[in-house]
Amino acid sequence: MELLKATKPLLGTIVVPGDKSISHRSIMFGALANGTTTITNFLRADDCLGTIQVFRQLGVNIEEQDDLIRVHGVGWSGLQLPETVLDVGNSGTTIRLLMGILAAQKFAVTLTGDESIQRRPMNRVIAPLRAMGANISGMNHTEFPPITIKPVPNLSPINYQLPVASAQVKSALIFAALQTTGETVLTEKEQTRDHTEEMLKQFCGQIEVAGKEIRISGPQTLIGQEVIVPGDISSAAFFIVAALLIPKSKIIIKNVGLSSTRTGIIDVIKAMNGKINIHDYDSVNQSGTICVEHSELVGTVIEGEIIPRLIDELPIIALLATQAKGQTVIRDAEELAVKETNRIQAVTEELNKLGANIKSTRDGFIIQGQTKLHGGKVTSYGDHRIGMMLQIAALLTDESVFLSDSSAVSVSFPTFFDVLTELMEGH
Ligand SMILES: O=C(O)C1=C[C@@H](OP(=O)(O)O)[C@@H](O)[C@H](O)C1
Ligand SMILES: C=C(OP(=O)(O)O)C(=O)O
Repeated sequence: MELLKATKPLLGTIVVPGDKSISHRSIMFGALANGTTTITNFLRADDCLGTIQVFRQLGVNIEEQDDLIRVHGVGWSGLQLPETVLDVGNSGTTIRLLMGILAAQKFAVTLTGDESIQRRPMNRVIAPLRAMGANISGMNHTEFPPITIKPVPNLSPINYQLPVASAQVKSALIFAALQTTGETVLTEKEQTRDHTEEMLKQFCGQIEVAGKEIRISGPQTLIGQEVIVPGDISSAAFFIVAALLIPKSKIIIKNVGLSSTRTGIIDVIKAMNGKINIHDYDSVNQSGTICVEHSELVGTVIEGEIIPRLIDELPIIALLATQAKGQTVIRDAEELAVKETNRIQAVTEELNKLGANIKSTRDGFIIQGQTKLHGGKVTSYGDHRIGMMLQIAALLTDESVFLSDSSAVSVSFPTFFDVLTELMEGH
C-alpha cells in the first residue's frame, strides 16, 4: 500500500488501545483464578484475540460483550485437554507464558504458531522448565515450535538466574512456580516489565520482589478480579515520535500505561531534548496523560539497564535518531534480533532504503542524525512494529513510500492508520 503523507502538523487528543502485555495476562490470570474476572479496554488485536482463542480451546468460558470481557476462571486444575494443537499465531508472549502454565498440567499438548514463531528461540523457557522437571521439547530435538509438552507427576521449585533479560521467560517461570510446592527464587539479568508480578498480587497471589530477585512460594490459589487495561505506551510511541518530528505538531495521548518498567522511551526523549511531559499521573493504575510537541533533538547513547524498558520501542527510536542533531548509538539490544523478525537488520535495511544512514552492529545501531528521507519501496517483513515505524518515516518525505505486508499492524494495533488519520485531520 502507499503510506500516508503528512500534509499538516499533528494536532489533537487521542487514546491508544489497551496494553498488549496486560491484555494477554488478564486472560491468563482470569482463566487460572477461581471466580470471574472482568476486563475493560482489552486489546482487540490479533495477538491478544489469539490468547482468548487458546484459552477457550483449553475449556475456559470467555464472554465478549462490547468493551467488556468476562473470563469464568477454572482454577489451576480446571484446564481441559484441547482437541487440537494450540496455535498462538504471531505471539511470542502467548507461547512462552503458556509453556510455563501448561508444563505442570495433567494432559499432553502441542503449541505452535506462524512462520515467525517457528523461528523464535524457546530454549530460554524449555531449559529452566526441564530443570523443574517438565517434559517439554521443540520440534525434532530443536528449540523451535511446534513445542510438545507431556504430563509429569509434578514440577519442583527452582533457584534460577535468567541468562536473558526477558519478561516472557520470567513470567513463564512464575506461572510454573505457582504450581509447585516450595519456594522458587528467580534472579533477573536486568529488571524487565513487571506486569506478571503486579497482576499476581492483584489476583490475591503472593510474590516478593527485591531488586532483581523474585521469590514465589507455591502452590497458590488465585481469585478473579476486575482488570482495567491502560493504553499501550508501545503503541503511543509511534505518535509520540511523529509529533516530535513534524514541525508545529502538539498532541495529547490520554490514559497511557506508565509503569516505570515501560517508560524508557520517555527518558530517552528527555535526554534528546524532546518536549514531553506527563500529566494527571494515577499512581494506583500507573497511567497518565502524555503531552508531546515538535522539538529540536540531539543524539544520545542508549545502553544497559534501560534497554528492557524500551525494547519494543527501539525501531521507532531509531527513526527518531535519524532526525536528531549528531550521532545516536544503541547498544546491548541483541534481543532485537530474535523478535518477530530480526529488527536490527530490518530497521537498518528499510530506513537506509529511504535515505537514512544507519550502521547495524551485533547488539544495536550507530545512527547518523539529520538525514533527509526520500520515497521508496519498503517491507514490514510481516513485523507490526517495523510496519508502523515505516509509516511514521513516510510522513517525513513528500515522496511516495510503498509498504508491502502492511496488514501486519493488526498484530498489536488494528486501528493504527485510523488514529494517525485522526491526528492528521487535527481532531
Ligand atoms: O512479557 C511481555 O509481555 C513482553 C515482553 C518482551 O519480550 P521479551 O520477554 O522476549 O523481552 C516484549 O518484547 C514483548 O513485546 C512483550
Ligand atoms: C516482541 C513483541 O511481541 P511478542 O514477543 O509477544 O511476539 C512485540 O510486540 O514487539
